[in-house]
Amino acid sequence: METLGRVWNRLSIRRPTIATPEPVEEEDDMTPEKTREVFQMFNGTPTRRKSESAHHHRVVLNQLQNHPPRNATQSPQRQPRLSESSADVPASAIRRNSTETHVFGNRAHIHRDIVRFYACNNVPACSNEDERINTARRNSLFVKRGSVTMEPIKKVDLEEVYTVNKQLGTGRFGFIKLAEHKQSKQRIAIKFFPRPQTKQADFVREYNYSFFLSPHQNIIDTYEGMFQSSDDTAFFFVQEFCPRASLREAVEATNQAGIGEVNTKKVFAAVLSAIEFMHDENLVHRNLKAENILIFDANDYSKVKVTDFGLTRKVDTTVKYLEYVNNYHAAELCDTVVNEKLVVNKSTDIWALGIIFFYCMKGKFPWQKASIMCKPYWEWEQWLKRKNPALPKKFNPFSEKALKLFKKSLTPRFKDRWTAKDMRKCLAKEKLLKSVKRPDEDYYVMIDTASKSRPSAASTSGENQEAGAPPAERKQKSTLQQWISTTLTAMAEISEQVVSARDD
Ligand SMILES: Nc1ncnc2c1ncn2[C@@H]1O[C@H](COP(=O)(O)OP(=O)(O)OP(=O)(O)O)[C@@H](O)[C@H]1O
Repeated sequence: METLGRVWNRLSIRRPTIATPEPVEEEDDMTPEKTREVFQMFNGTPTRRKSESAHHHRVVLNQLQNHPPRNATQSPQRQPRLSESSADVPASAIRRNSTETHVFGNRAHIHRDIVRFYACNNVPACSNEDERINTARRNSLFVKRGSVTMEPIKKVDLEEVYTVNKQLGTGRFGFIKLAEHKQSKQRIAIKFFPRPQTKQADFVREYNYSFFLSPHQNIIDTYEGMFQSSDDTAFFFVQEFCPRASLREAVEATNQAGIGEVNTKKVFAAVLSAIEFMHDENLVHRNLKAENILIFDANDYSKVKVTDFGLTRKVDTTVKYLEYVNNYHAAELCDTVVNEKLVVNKSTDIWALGIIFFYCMKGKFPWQKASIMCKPYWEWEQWLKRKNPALPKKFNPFSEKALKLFKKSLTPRFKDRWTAKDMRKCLAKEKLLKSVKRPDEDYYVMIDTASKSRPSAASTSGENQEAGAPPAERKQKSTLQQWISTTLTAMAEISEQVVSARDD
């Protein structure tokens, strides 16, 4: 599993430090101050990481001991360097290299592809070659982000540069279209933000986050450059195209069966790696849902990426709550009224991940809305608060460890929620489903034991009479008891609320 540190080391990029911006409110117009804030998000001096110096120490030690540096030789699939052979550079990088005027692949991006190419092939991160690449990378966007001047939004005649094809998806803020870059014949996805509905600050912010996060292998690749259509109808930026489906489509295709434990684990290994990376950078995605997880391969979930950074914000930013409520929203968001101020917190992503986990495993959502007005959620909360000992039936197939994951993600007490790292550890190690039992196995075992050990009592005691009752009858009785107890608790809570409202 890839941790943030390893990702940055693997990419051999000196990690940029993001300066803490003043809180940005979502509603505000693009004032000069706000423009500065957007760009200051990426401000900072690159820092040398501990692990980097550790690597250099290891190299020196190895040399002293007459051993070659570990990661220079350990991989049998080590690829030659660029200087050795350019034939092994990915086709896309060569294609981009062939033109300086490429709209979505200028020099900085070529370098980024090369960095990634090397990173993927375990090439050591301490050569002059890599230093040169790092310099190009750092000189490209991160360093400019310290500037108060705005990166220009270039006007582009869409029809001249791209053949725009079918729509891939729509969202609240815009739409995504499949297109082909005419010159390179490369298929790409263009994310459009219609004007004048879209504020420039929102567009710039989403582009910046998308581009900044791109180097992670489980985050959609966003190509460098902010654009505007020549007829002024939309802003847009360009991303890699996902030829398959979103996780939503993949789960829907299972006809409410879910994608299974093995595939869920693969999806989560990727998604949690991306979210851990974001959280380590103090960024919260805030819009995690199955539609925003893209599956790149047909069957085996080996390439999964997170997309849509339109709502991404820094931790502790104050935002106004503008959202409609969806299945993925945490309890605290469902209780919020429109325009109420909220402080951005990583725990909202953790809740959404708990929901996505359930959705992957069961093929449906645990509830429509995390509010006590929604019975399935209310039942979960009652169980969680130990007000009702009966676990809601839909959670029955899950193992104890999986239940712990739910308890630590779908809890209204957001301070009790796990981190992405805790989730990753649990999902990587633990079995998620109970072992399958024969239907009514318990029933037969109970009768058997009762009749063997206490033959005379079996016919008289109430307990054993119940045990001897047919399963359907027992089930009906326990459902009725459960219903009575939950109704009584609800009535007690409502009357408490009425009394306190009257007192107020
Ligand atoms: N690079 C891509 N390749 C293929 N399909 C994509 C790509 N990016 C997005 N999509 C599809 O388009 C849909 C909408 O994209 P996206 O979530 O980025 O838009 P949005 O306007 O930000 O949506 P939201 O309402 O969630 O904020 C996604 O659910 C996905 O199915």
